[in-house]
Amino acid sequence: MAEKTVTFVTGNLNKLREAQSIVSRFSAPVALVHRGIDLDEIQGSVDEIAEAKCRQAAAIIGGPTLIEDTSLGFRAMGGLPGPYVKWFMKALGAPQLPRMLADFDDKHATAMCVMAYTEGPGAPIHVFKGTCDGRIVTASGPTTFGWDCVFAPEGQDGKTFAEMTPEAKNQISHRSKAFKMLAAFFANA
Ligand SMILES: O=c1nc[nH]c2c1ncn2[C@H]1C[C@H](O)[C@@H](COP(=O)(O)OP(=O)(O)OP(=O)(O)O)O1
Ligand SMILES: [Mg+2]
Repeated sequence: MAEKTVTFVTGNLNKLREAQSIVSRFSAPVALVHRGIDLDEIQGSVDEIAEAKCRQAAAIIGGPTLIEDTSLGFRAMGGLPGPYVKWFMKALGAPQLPRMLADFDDKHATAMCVMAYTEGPGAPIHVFKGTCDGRIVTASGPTTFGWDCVFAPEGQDGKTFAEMTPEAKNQISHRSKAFKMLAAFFANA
């Protein structure tokens, strides 16, 4: 099978690093090329947001294009901030996010990677969603990547993503699950 080259458009180099590592373990021969373009993020459902990013990116790239939009939803807040978590992090800083749930007993949160792929401008957009359930905890570990320091995924003895090795995070993360769906899509295409 010939290697497929896909342009991954993201302004986030931490996402890129994880994506490269996940894809390098694929059995399907996929090569990611990076373009750092800041895409518009509309208000809407997570599908609508990802589809709009993908459409805009594909118009610029003119070939196979991949984007993703990551959300973090708090159950106690009906799924907010969800796709808007980036703006809360910008305003508060990740270590302050737990204060949003200070008055709630329910600390459950769902991380979701909404990936959108198209063969090119005008071609159908395929959406793949990977989720990872966990809890919002007091910040622990390096503050390198987004809200990793306050998200403790289920089944990891309370460790935050930031306290896990990159390999351990990639085993169970929302992002790796979405990439597995993309790999299955390529394998069947
Ligand atoms: O695995 C993750 N672990 C911790 N934090 C994460 C993760 N993945 C995204 N994040 C952060 C980055 C941004 O503050 C927000 C998602 O927003 P999101 O629009 O998807 O990311 P972004 O604007 O940084 O990059 P992009 O150019 O791909 O849109 O959550
Ligand atoms: Mg973004």
